[in-house]
Amino acid sequence: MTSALETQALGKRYGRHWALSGCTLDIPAGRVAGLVGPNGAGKSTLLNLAAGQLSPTEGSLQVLGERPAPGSAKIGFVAQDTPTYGGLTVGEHLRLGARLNPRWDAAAARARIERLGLDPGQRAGRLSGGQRAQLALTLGIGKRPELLLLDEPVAAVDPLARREFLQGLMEAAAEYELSVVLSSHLVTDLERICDYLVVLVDSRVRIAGDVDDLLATHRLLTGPRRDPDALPAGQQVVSASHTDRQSTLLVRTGEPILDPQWTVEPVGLEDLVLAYMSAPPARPALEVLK
Ligand SMILES: Nc1ncnc2c1ncn2[C@@H]1O[C@H](COP(=O)(O)OP(=O)(O)OP(=O)(O)O)[C@@H](O)[C@H]1O
Repeated sequence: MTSALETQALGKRYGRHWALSGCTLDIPAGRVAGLVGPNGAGKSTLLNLAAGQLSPTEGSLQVLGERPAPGSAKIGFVAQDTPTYGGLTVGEHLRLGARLNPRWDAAAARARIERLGLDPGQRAGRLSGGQRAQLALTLGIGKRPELLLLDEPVAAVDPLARREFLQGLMEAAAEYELSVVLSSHLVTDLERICDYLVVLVDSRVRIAGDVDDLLATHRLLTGPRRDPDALPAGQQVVSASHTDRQSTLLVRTGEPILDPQWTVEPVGLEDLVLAYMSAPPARPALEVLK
């Protein structure tokens, strides 16, 4: 099956600063992938490269099996801050969408605007943040892309508007069999909608994989204080914290934990993301899960 986004040693440098480096990923098509990481990690850079808005400094990427080109009909891109034209009305945005996109689905876009209760005569500049995000999503979906890229589309909207936005996104993904790559700081949102996860930190991929596989191969161990380096081979310590008498380790392993001294618990997605975000970059074997 064609990948939605495949990168090999992809890097982007601004001057002397690498915004993204050594990025090797393979996000399968048909997934809703979450891209998470702290400010400045390189999320927007990766999405802009995937949308064909930026060119790589090194390495290569393919989107839906092709080199991405700006304006590709197969790719919808909702850039950061859900850009709309403040002076244009909702209806004018839809007409612009029809003019610019060969596969524009006018009926679906109109129906979505009606369902949302947006007034076609209202200027986008007068819409609330949530409504503007919904308009930008409608433009992204109306294009009928195969891959929809969204850069922190709901960062500035309230929890209810966020839920409605994500609901709309999930419905569109299911109805049109869309692949989605969405960046967000809100892990609880990603947990609700994503089945694939990429954690980016300091311009590098820390971990990527199917959410179910990630959760199945990570465990939280609590027990008597222990040197993390003394764990059996095959148990990779992602993060560790200690009190005088107790150690708490988040480990990655494909094997059951047999040591009776450990209390073993499953890991939630938020704990997993936070562990990888705070793990020192030098830790070995942080890579893409096959
Ligand atoms: N046009 C640019 N010129 C110079 N440096 C840039 C440019 N765009 C991004 N950068 C730098 O590249 C790095 C990655 O930026 P990027 O916007 O991709 O991160 P991000 O993960 O999307 O951050 P945020 O969560 O804050 O949006 C940052 O250090 C940023 O300052």
